[in-house]
Amino acid sequence: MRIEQKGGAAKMIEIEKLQLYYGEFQALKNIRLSIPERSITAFIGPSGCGKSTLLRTLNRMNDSIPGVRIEGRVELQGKDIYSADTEVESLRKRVGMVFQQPNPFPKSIYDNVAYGPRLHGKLKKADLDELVERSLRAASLWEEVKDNLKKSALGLSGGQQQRLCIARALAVEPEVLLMDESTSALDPISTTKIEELTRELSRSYTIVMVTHNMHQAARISDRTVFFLNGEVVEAADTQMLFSSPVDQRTEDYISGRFG
Ligand SMILES: Nc1ncnc2c1ncn2[C@@H]1O[C@H](COP(=O)(O)OP(=O)(O)OP(=O)(O)O)[C@@H](O)[C@H]1O
Repeated sequence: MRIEQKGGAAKMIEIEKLQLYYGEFQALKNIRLSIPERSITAFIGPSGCGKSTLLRTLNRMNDSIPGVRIEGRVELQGKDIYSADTEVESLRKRVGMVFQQPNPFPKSIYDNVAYGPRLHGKLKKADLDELVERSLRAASLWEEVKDNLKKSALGLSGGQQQRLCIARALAVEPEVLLMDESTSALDPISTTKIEELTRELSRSYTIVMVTHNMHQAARISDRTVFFLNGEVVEAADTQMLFSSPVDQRTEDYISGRFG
């Protein structure tokens, strides 16, 4: 097993001896992994290997699933997010998430982006206006929607809706953005836009993405983690992992022999 750390990059997330059980079934086995800040880390591997489960542990989205048991540590900037004094709501403010299907609220474009800040008590109209614009600009959507902010978000195309969901996530000013197959429901042009946007965002945010598409991981991520049967087989700089994998199972997977 190769677990290489990018030289010098500060760690944002540190996972130590993580085990996750759904009832009797162990879905994650002894995961040890560092995620560097301001970069893109991609999780790849065949269906059912635990990618989404691990992603969800990073903002405690598994907490609400009955029968889930977790052992080990997940540290965000050195603090265990599973400790008793962690407030899940403030954790989720720091670690935002974008899902596979764009899921805007049935509200206006403006209200979608303002939703999180309002929830967290930012209510002054001028501040909100500024934050909504900044978030939409950061999500590369502002120019397309600036004259229609009061219109329903449901009238946007799928790709625009996904960028709106990214703007909504950015509006609460997170440090980490989790992306679970966030382009798999989109057409190729929208996918390219989101990939370019993700690269741009990785200059300011730590991004962890799950993808079924290993070409996407190779194209845009800085680091890639290959999973199999709930274990990390290999984690390395993306270029290294795809050009000279150390583990035979990684080589078999990236050369399309299974999965
Ligand atoms: N809520 C749940 N209850 C019980 N088992 C679950 C639950 N969610 C996932 N699992 C099981 O845990 C394992 C890992 O699932 P997970 O969704 O994390 O894999 P994945 O690698 O993201 O798969 P995919 O690429 O198909 O989305 C699978 O065997 C799955 O059946």
